Amino acid sequence: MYNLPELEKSTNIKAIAVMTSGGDSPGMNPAVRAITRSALNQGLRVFGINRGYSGLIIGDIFELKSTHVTNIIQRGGTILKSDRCPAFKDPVVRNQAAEILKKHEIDGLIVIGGDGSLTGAHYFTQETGIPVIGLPGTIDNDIYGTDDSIGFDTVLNTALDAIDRIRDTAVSHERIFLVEVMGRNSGHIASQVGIASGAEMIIVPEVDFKLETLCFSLASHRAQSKGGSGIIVVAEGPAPGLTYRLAKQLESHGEKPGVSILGYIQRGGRPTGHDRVLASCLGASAVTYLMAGFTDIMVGVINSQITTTPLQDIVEKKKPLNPDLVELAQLLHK
Ligand SMILES: Nc1ncnc2c1ncn2[C@@H]1O[C@H](COP(=O)(O)OP(=O)(O)O)[C@@H](O)[C@H]1O
Ligand SMILES: O=P(O)(O)OC[C@H]1O[C@](O)(COP(=O)(O)O)[C@@H](O)[C@@H]1O
Ligand SMILES: [Mg+2]
Repeated sequence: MYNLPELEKSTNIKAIAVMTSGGDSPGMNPAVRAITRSALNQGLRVFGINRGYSGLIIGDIFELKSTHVTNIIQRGGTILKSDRCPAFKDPVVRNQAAEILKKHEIDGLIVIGGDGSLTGAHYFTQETGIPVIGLPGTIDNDIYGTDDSIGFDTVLNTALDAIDRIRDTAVSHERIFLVEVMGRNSGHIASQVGIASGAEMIIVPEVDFKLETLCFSLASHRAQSKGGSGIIVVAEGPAPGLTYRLAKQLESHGEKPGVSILGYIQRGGRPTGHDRVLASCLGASAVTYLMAGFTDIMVGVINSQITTTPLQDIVEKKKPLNPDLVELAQLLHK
């Protein structure tokens, strides 16, 4: 499984801070726990920043002790709270944030968040020289440089649980259901949930989709006496609600699909064992890299190995979706 980095301490870092930013994801708490305990074990002081960059820019910072992270490994959400903070896109505000960290004598920062949060982290360390390590914390799993993100496994299982239930109704009523899952402009959740739920079709922003193809596929599904039921997993795209429009279009072709938008139920809940292990390993590794003098990187996982990726790559590159997964779902239904 994961190889933890073995690196010598080569900095004079005495105090670090940790924050969670962007959409919360199950596993953020185990990551905060691992960072806190690893740092304390190495004699560092650790500070928690509340509400991501929103808390940083107003100095909402407190010292984390071991007891703060007791009994949080199994809890969804984040004890540090999270937020989206448009003001952090302003370099002047980022400079003020650096002064706040200096005032608290904090020498390094670990940011747990999605692609947006890690973009902010990159600009922050570039402009201020304060060492920053990022961890991929998002249900979307859309971050370049890592196969996996903290929360992705949990969202897959939560969405699957819901879809299995929807399928009971779909089969009983011989109906087609469109099920919309999260994933801002990305189909990583949809493609894996689609495979695992045995979906008849998966619709994601990365793969061109034609309404006629969907109608044809539904008609041939029925003609092959496979029954009138089916699940079509739809990625939300830029914003939730796309699926209602799709259902309307299908109605004009004589279909009567049910629609279920899974929404926020996907983002909460206790992290799976996989996400707890991932978060613990990444959290401990982030402290090791910070102490060894690394900065402006994300610690992630590629081929089950802990890896580092420059934050600049995360800003500039889009994580590709494996289109084979979308095709495979279709293939398994023929
Ligand atoms: N281009 C950017 N420059 C600076 N900060 C950014 C940038 N993009 C995002 N951020 C910061 O990261 C926060 C979270 O980003 P967002 O995209 O909403 O979520 P996530 O990090 O989960 O992808 C934003 O509210 C903002 O504070
Ligand atoms: O909670 P909000 O602000 O409505 O955002 C919804 C978005 O957050 C997510 O749940 C998680 O995305 P991030 O991890 O990038 O924040 C997306 O799947 C969804 O599009
Ligand atoms: Mg994001």
